[in-house]
Amino acid sequence: MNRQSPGSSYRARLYDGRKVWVNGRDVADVPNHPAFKGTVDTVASLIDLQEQPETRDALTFTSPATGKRVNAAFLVPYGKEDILHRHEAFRIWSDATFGMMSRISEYSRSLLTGWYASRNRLGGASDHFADKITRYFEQSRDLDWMSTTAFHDPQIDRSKGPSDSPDPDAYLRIVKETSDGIWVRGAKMVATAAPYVDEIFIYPFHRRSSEDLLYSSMFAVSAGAPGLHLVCREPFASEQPEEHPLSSRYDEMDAVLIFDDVFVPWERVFIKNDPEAIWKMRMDPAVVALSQHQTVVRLISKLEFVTAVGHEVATTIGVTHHLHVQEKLGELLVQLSTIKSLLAVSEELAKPDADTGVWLPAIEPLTTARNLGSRYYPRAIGILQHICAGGLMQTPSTLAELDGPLGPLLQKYYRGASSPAKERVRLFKLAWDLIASPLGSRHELYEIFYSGDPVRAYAAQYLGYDQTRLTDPVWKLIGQPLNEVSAR
Ligand SMILES: Cc1cc2nc3c(=O)[nH]c(=O)nc-3n(C[C@H](O)[C@H](O)[C@H](O)COP(=O)(O)OP(=O)(O)OC[C@H]3O[C@@H](n4cnc5c(N)ncnc54)[C@H](O)[C@@H]3O)c2cc1C
Repeated sequence: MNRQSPGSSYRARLYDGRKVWVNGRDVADVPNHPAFKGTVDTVASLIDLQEQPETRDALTFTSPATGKRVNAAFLVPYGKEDILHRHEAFRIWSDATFGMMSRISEYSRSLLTGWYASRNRLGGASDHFADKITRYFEQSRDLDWMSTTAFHDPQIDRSKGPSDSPDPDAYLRIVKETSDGIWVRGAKMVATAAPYVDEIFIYPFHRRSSEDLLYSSMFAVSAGAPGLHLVCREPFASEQPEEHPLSSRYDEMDAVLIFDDVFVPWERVFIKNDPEAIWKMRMDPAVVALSQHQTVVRLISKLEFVTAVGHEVATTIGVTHHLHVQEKLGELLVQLSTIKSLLAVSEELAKPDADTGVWLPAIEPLTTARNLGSRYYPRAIGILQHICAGGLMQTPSTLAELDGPLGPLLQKYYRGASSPAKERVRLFKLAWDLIASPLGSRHELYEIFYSGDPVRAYAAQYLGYDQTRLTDPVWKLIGQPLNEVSAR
């Protein structure tokens, strides 16, 4: 009997009765719907790489429970080599999608691995966090569950918190408890990839006060849970890979989740009504280090891609001799090199967590890289716009026109400095998809916001820094007699 490939069994799992809403309709066949087909095909092919001889060892490790190979995002690092193994696995999937698929589960799997690694110091007073997370982690790992996150409240009125909102259902909360579990009502945003994952992790991202106790729980919900509606934004997916090489393959989709009274069994309720336990979990070093490590590896793939496109465009239209174009391409390389260096430093400075013995990459360089990414990416896209300029408009509506009635004229006027028209047009269609298509614009927004509000992220880096490292020498100088020199 033929065994299903892991990518095929992933596809089969998407027929679980999930309520995916697109253009006002409930999509029953997610893998074959035009809004999702290209992306599901991409995800399935990434999953299949786990079994291919060239990539299998890098992408997987042996599950201690089953003896089977499982995804390396679930590898708990007990040495630097494990951190590098995780890095290589992230790199392979990120490079395969040019960093354009940011929620192919390694991020949420890394969060889960962090919760598992720190299970004995996390959780509320009576939630049995360690036992529940252990079982959930092992299931996710051994069944290869794909997952995503939905942390934020719908953007209704940010001047009010949950407890002073006039509508108690505007924020996600528990409305009923039974001996089997909880019933939740409310909404969460933005869940990238929700239509085609198995599982979604839910908890509040920002610190809640004790007044918001009832809005402070952490649980996992299946994407197909009855009562859960996955309401998609307008699809950006294209069915024309030649015209839209990125939108046809990598539209991750973003959804708002509406919980119209959804049942969650106790087994999946990791923290209940406990804002401080949630915050401790959010700030846990293993959770932060392992998840940010993945995001920085992915960012490198994407910046490499942008740099490559910038270089190819500049060469194709013969502008690389201009000093300012060289300076802009140089800036892209400076970005890339900075992020790569920060990642390397974080791995070089990796050490075991004092409580758990789990090895973690250093957090400060990762946080710095992630914060830089929210400013680097929009700047990188701006640089591409400046280099491409009006050439982005010098593309016929379809590639086929190059062979149509106007073919000879288009071949003449749409060619590059030393490349034929077909090559130049293909490259500029790719650049358009990256820079300015709906997918491209969404990516710019994503890089600014995916990891939280950048304003608060920068402020948090400032507030979390031990300022005395900087200020002590300054005060020493002020209090020091003239001409006296001391080591810092
Ligand atoms: C494309 C995309 C994909 C995403 N995917 C995911 C995902 O998969 N999972 C997930 O959980 N989240 C996801 N997010 C959500 C993302 O984490 C949030 O967008 C981000 O944290 C900002 O929150 P917000 O959108 O609610 O903005 P808001 O918090 O509403 O902010 C709006 C504006 O008000 C300002 N502001 C609001 N409150 C404050 C405050 N207290 N202090 C200072 N300034 C304030 C902000 O600076 C900003 O300028 C995604 C977002 C995008 C854009």
